[in-house]
Amino acid sequence: MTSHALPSYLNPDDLGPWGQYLQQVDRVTPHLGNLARWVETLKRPKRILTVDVPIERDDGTVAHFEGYRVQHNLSRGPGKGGVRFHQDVTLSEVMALSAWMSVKNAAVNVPYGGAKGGIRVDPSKLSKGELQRLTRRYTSEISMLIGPTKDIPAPDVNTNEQVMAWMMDSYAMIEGNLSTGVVTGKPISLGGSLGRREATGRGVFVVGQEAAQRRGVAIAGAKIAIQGFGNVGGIAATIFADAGAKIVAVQDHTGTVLREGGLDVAQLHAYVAEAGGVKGFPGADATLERDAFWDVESDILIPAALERQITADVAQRLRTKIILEGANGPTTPEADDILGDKDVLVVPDVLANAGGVTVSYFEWVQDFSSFFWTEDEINARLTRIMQNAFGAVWTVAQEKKVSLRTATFIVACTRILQAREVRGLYP
Ligand SMILES: NC(=O)C1=CN([C@@H]2O[C@H](COP(=O)(O)OP(=O)(O)OC[C@H]3O[C@@H](n4cnc5c(N)ncnc54)[C@H](O)[C@@H]3O)[C@@H](O)[C@H]2O)C=CC1
Ligand SMILES: O=C(O)CCC(=O)C(=O)O
Repeated sequence: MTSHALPSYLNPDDLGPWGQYLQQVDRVTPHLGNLARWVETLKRPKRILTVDVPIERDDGTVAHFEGYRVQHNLSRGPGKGGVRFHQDVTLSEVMALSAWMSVKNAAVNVPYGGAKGGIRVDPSKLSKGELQRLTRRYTSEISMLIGPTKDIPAPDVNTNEQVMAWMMDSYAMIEGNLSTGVVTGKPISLGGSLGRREATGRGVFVVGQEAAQRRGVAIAGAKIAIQGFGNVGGIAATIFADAGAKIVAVQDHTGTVLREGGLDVAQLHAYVAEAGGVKGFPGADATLERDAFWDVESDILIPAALERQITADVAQRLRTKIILEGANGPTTPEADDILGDKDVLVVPDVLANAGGVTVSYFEWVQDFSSFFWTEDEINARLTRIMQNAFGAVWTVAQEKKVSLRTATFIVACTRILQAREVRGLYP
C-alpha cells in the first residue's frame, strides 16, 4: 500500500519558493530512471522545527520572533546550510532554501544533506545586545537538532561571523565542550577558515569564467550588473573587477547606481561601510529607479540578493548573455523558460553559489583535525571543485539537451536518491 497524501503543512499549490522548488523537481523527474520511485523523498522535508524566540528588549519589554530550522534531506550526511535573519522569512522560504542546500551539497559532492534556518526579524531594528540575545535564544531552541555530526549552520542573509561565534558559544555552553564544528563561517580566531568569507563570491567568479569561456565572452572588459552588494555580490564585484570586468550597475536594498565605464568597487565598498547602502554613492554617473535595473544592458548579470527577482516579466526585458545566480532561488521557472528561449545561459544557484558551502566543508574538516590550511591551498581546492562540478553539469546538459539547472538537478538528485536507496528504509 502506498500513500502520497501530503502532510498538512505541505501545500502542493505553494506559490512561494517551496512551490518553485517543487516545479524544479518535476522537471528533473523524467531524467531519474528507476530512482524516480524515490522522488517523493525530495518533496517532503525530513524535519521541520518552528520555534518561538522571545527576547528582552533594551527598554524592558519582551518581544517574540518566529524562527525555523528545516532539515530537508540527510541521506548523504549531516544537515548543512545557513541561517537567515530577515523580516520576510517564511516557512515556505526556509523549506525551499533547505532543499536547495540538499541539491547544492550533492552537486559539488560534499558529504552533507541539506538544511536551513531563519528568524522573521529585521535585525537593523535591534541593538547589538538584542541581536546577541536573539541569536543565543534561537540557538538554544534549535539545539536538539544541531551538532557537529547532525546539522551545521552557517551565515546567510544578515548573519555573519559574529552571529556564528555567538551560536557556537551558546551551543558550547549547553554541551559543555568547545564544539567548534557546530557552525561554519566563524571568525578565524575561533576555528574559522581562511577564505570562507570570500568563498561564495569566489565560486561565482570561477563558474563565471567557465560559462564565459563557453559563450565566447571575455571577462576583461565584460559589462557586469549585480543585484546585492553583501557577502556574495560585494565580493564577486571585487573579484570580477580585479579581473578587468566593468561593474556597470549595482543595486541593493537602498537603491541602484550606474556607471557606464565601470564603478570603482573599492570606493563603493568604503562608501557602503559608512552609509549602509549604495544609495547616494558619489562615484556613480546616475541612479536608477528600482525596476529600471533590469533594463541595464550587460554581458553578465549576477542576482545576489533574494529569491524570485527574475520573474517572467523581467526575463522578457533582460538584455544579457549570462546569468550567474549568486542568490538562492532568484529565477522563477517561467522566467527560466523565457531565458532558455532567448539563449541566455543561466548558471543556477545550486551550482554557482556552492563555493560558500564548499569552504564551509573545508572549515569543518580543519576543525575536526585541528590542522589549518593556507589560503592558497583553500582557494586551489575550491577552484578545482567548482570547475569539476561545472564541467560535469555542462556535459550532462549537452547530452540530455536540458538547461544547466535541470542538469545540476540530474547530477545531484541522482546522488541523493542513490544514497537513499542503498541505505534502505527498514529498521
Ligand atoms: N553568504 C553565503 O555564503 C551565501 C549566500 N547565498 C545567497 O546569496 C544571497 C545573498 O546573501 P549574502 O550576500 O550572504 O547576504 P548579505 O546580507 O551579506 O547581503 C544581502 C544583499 O542583498 C541586498 N538586498 C536585500 N534586499 C534587497 C532587495 N529587495 N533588492 C536589492 N537588493 C537587496 C542587501 O542590501 C545586501 O547588499 C542570498 O540569496 C543567500 O541565500 C548563497 C550561498 C552562500
Ligand atoms: O556555508 C554553508 O554551510 C551554507 C551556506 C548557505 O546557506 C548557502 O549555500 O545557501
